[in-house]
Amino acid sequence: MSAQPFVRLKNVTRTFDGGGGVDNLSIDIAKGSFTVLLGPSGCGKSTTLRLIAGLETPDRGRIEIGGRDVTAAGPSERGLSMVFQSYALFPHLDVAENVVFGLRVRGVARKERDKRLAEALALTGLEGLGDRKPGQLSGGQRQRVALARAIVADHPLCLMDEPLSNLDAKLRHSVRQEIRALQRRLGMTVVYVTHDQTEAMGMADQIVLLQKGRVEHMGPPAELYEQPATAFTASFIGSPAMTLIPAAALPHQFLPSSARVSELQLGLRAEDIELMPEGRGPLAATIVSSEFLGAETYVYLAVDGAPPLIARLPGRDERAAGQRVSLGWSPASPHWFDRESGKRITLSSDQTSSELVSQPAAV
Ligand SMILES: Nc1ncnc2c1ncn2[C@@H]1O[C@H](COP(=O)(O)OP(=O)(O)OP(=O)(O)O)[C@@H](O)[C@H]1O
Repeated sequence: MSAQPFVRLKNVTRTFDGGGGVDNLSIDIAKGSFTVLLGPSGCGKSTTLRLIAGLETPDRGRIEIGGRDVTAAGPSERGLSMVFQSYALFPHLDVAENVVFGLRVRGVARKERDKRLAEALALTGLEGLGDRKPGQLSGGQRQRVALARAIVADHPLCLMDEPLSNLDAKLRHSVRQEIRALQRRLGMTVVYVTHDQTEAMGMADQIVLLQKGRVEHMGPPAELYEQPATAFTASFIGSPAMTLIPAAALPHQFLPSSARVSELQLGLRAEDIELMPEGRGPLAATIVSSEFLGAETYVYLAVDGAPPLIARLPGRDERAAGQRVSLGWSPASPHWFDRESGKRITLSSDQTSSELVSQPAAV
C-alpha cells in the first residue's frame, strides 16, 4: 500500500439508538485498489460504505478521500459513484437516459454525454440496448446499466453494495469477473460490500473482515486464509470452514510443548487433514460419508471426543462409510488460537510436537 491512502477512515464510530453501527474503524484504501468489506449480516458493512459515501455522518472520527477531509461533506462533494443491489434505475427512462442521467443533472454538454455513453455501453457490453426500458432487460443487463452509469460519471471512487446479490449463481460469477476487469482497466478505486467470502476471495486486493462493527482482520485474501488473525477469521474464510478443536480433546503428546492446554484451540483446514490407518495419528475417527466431486472427495468424519470435520482429499477416495481411521496433519498446517480471545497464537517450531508429522500411508 502506498504511503498516502486514497480513502482513509480514522477511528470512525457511528452508533444507532437500537444498537449496531460501527465502532472505532480505521481503514486505509490504496488508489486503484479493489477493497471488499466482508462479514456476516449486521456486522456494519453497509454502514461503513454509507459513511464513505456521506449518506451517514460519523459520531466520532475522520474520513478522508484523496487526501481531503470529507467528514462533514455531502455525497455530491465527495467525487464518487455508487452501485446498489437494487440497481436503482428509473423504470420510465430508457437505458441511455438512465446511464447519462447524472451527467445531464451536472450540466455536461450533449456531445460529451454521447461520447461517454457510447464508451460506457461498449465497456459493459450493452451496445444496441440503449433504447430499451429497464423492464425489458435481464437482471444481469440491468446491473450492467447500473455499472455503466457509475463508469460514465468518471469519478475516481466507486462504491458497490452487494451489486450481484439479485443475480443467479452462474451470472454472478461472470459479472464478477467483468466488474474486476473493468475496475483494472479504468484504474478505479472500488469499495465493494458482500457477505459472500468466495466473492471476496476472488475479487479483492484487500479484504476488510468486520464482526460486530469492528475490524476482525484486514489484509490480502491469501493472508486471511493462510494466517488468520482470529478464530472468527479462520472459520469465516474458506469453504468448507476450518474446524476448531479444543486442545483438551487431543492426546497430550500431540500438543505444543508450551501448552496451557485448556486455553488453546486447534484450527484445521479440510485440505490439511490426512487419513491414516487406525491408531497411527492424533485423532481417531469414523467415516460418516463421502462426496466425490470430480477433482476431489469430501470425507465427512465423526471424531472421537471432538467436533465432526471434513477432510478434502485429491481425486477419488474409495474408503467406505463406517471405516475407522486416524487423522493426521503436517506440523506446518495447524493454526492455534487462544480459546478466550480467539486471537492467533504463533508457536515457535520447538513448541510444536514433531510427532504431529503425519505418516503417509494408505488405509
Ligand atoms: N439507520 C439505522 N438505524 C438504526 N440501526 C441501524 C441503521 N443502519 C444500520 N443499523 C444497525 O447497524 C447494524 C449494522 O447494519 P449494516 O446495515 O451496516 O450491516 P450489514 O453488515 O451491511 O448487514 P447486511 O449484510 O444484513 O446488509 C445492524 O445491527 C443494523 O440494524
